[in-house]
Order: sequence, then C-alpha cells, then structure tokens
Amino acid sequence: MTPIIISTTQSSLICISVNIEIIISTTQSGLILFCFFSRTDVAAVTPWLAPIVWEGTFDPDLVDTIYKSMNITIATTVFAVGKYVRFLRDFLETAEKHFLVDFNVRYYVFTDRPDDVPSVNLSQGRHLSVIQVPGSNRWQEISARRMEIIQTAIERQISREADYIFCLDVDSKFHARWGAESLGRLVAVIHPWFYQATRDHFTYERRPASTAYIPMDEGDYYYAGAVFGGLLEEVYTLTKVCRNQLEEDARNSIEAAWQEESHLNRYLLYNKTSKLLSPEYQWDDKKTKTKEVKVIRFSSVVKNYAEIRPNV
Ligand SMILES: CC(=O)N[C@H]1[C@@H](OP(=O)(O)OP(=O)(O)OC[C@H]2O[C@@H](n3ccc(=O)[nH]c3=O)[C@H](O)[C@@H]2O)O[C@H](CO)[C@H](O)[C@@H]1O
Ligand SMILES: [Mn+2]
Repeated sequence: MTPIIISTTQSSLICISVNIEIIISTTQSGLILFCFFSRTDVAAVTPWLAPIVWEGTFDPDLVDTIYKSMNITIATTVFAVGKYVRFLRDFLETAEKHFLVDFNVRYYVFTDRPDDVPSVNLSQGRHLSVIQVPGSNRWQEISARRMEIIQTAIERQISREADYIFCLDVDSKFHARWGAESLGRLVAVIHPWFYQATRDHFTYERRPASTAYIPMDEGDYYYAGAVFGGLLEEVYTLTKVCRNQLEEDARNSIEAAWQEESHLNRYLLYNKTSKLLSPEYQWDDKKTKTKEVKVIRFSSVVKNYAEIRPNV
C-alpha cells in the first residue's frame, strides 16, 4: 500500500494510509508521522533475516526507482517444448503488462518448435531470443534438463547480456505487478500448496540414495521449481550444482521425487536465499485464494496433463 503524502514542508512530512502502523514521534521542529509497512498475519522475514515479499511489506514505487537508477537488465528463461508452445502467447503478453514493466528484460525462449513461437509486441527495452533445444518423450526429462540448458546458456550468452535472471514455468500467466521487489542475490518462491504446511509434509526427496536427499528434521520451506532467480553468477552456480546432482542420480538410476524441484530444494537448504517470494508470485489456478494472499501476481493455469505432456 502506498502512503499518501498530504503535505510536506521543510520540517514535516505527513503520511496517511489505511491499515498500516503509524508511529508518531515529535521533533524539535514539529510532528512527524513515520509510516511502517507491515503485515501481522504472515511472516515477512526468514529465520536467517531474508525478507519474504508479501503485498504491503514494500513500497512499489520506491523499490522500482532504486533499481531503475542502476540501469539493469533482467534475463528471463522460459521453456516451451512440445505442446507447451501453446502457453507462450499468454505468458509473454501478460508479462509485457505486469512483469518488470519499464525495465530492460531479455526473454530466452527454449523450444524444439521455433516456428511456433508467437510474435508478440514487446515494449521498448525488451528483447526475445529463441534457442533451439531437443524434444523428449518424457516430461520429467524436459523439466529436469532445464538446469543443464540454463547453465549452458548462461555460460554462452546470458552472462554477457544481463545482470539478474529469473527462470520461470511457461504454463503460467501474470495478473498483477511483479516489480523490482523480486530482485536479489538469490531468490526463490514458496510453493503455494505448502506455505501453510509443516516440514514433515514437505515433498522433499527422502531417499538417502539420491543427491537431493533431505532428512526429516531439516528444511526451511518447500520451494516451487517454477520460479527461481537472482544474480547471474549465483543462478549459474545453482544450475551447475543441480545439473551435476541430477546427472549423478541418473548414473545411479535414481530420479528424485520431483526432479529438478527436489534438487532445487536441497540446494537452497544449504545455500540460503537472500530474498523469498511469497506464493503471490507463484499461485496455482486450481487453488482457492486464501485470505493472506491479497494479490495474485503470477499463477499456473489449469491444464490437462494427459493431453499436454508427452507421457503421463
Ligand atoms: C502439481 C505438480 O505436479 N507439480 C510439479 C510439476 O509441476 P508442473 O505441473 O508445473 O510441471 P510442468 O508440466 O509445468 O513442467 C515444468 C515446465 O517444463 C516445461 N515443459 C514441461 C513439459 C513439456 O512437455 N514441455 C515443457 O516445455 C515448461 O516450461 C513447464 O512449465 O512438475 C514439476 C517438475 O519438476 C515440479 O516437480 C512440480 O512440483
Ligand atoms: Mn508448471
């Protein structure tokens, strides 16, 4: 919520806003009202003091202004392999309306069907590259190989073209502002189906034979594989480690419960995020909105798995 500044003078600044804590203090020169953005119904910080981004915990204009002055470019990877090309148009068109508007954004579309990539009008400062990747007859492999492909693309191209990166699922749409409040050194999103669950319900990989293994008494949050990001060098290391672990598991004929999502969860257990995005940034259209979620910014569309995936 943006405070409304109703009067400013040299010595006083008065802010009025509804539903925020207002702490009043006096100075020699007059009355100053300080506005604190706060939420008491959700945790807005992790135990290691990383912010958890919820509506009402930041000033959208201020945070955008700070990052705009840095003239940064944000890479955004999205995979559309096989029939998933059908999601690209909505993904890109809604991103143009809501995703890091007025920032330099470079989309990298990875697909086996480059001819089917829709042409979407992009605003100034925004570019799209298509990178051809092989198809597969297993969705698990398409999803998991993203780590390797992103790592390679960062090495070959993206590291020269951007400062930050987000790696997103394509079967999704943007519905509301996703701004610079999402940027940080290492960023992940809390899975919408698990943000109210206790650790024993998290669907981490529980078999010690997998390199994604997390013991029952460890783990902070259950992170969704559909959104992660951060500085290029941080995400490069993340994808490299996850790729190596996926390949080691494959050599040992084991596939983690939720493929790269399991490896992401393991990586983030030992390499803590600097910022966490609330489920506002990864909702699921199958899930009824809960009262904590004041705004849905990005969500997975409902899809027919049997029809859309190469295997079930
Ligand atoms: C509810 C559920 O089941 N969630 C799991 C499922 O998410 P999802 O159902 O979100 O997986 P998904 O089918 O969206 O696949 C992930 C992404 O891989 C790409 N893709 C996938 C298949 C394909 O044929 N073509 C293609 O391009 C595409 O960018 C897609 O968005 O699978 C993921 C795979 O690790 C995670 O484990 C999720 O937790
Ligand atoms: Mn998805």
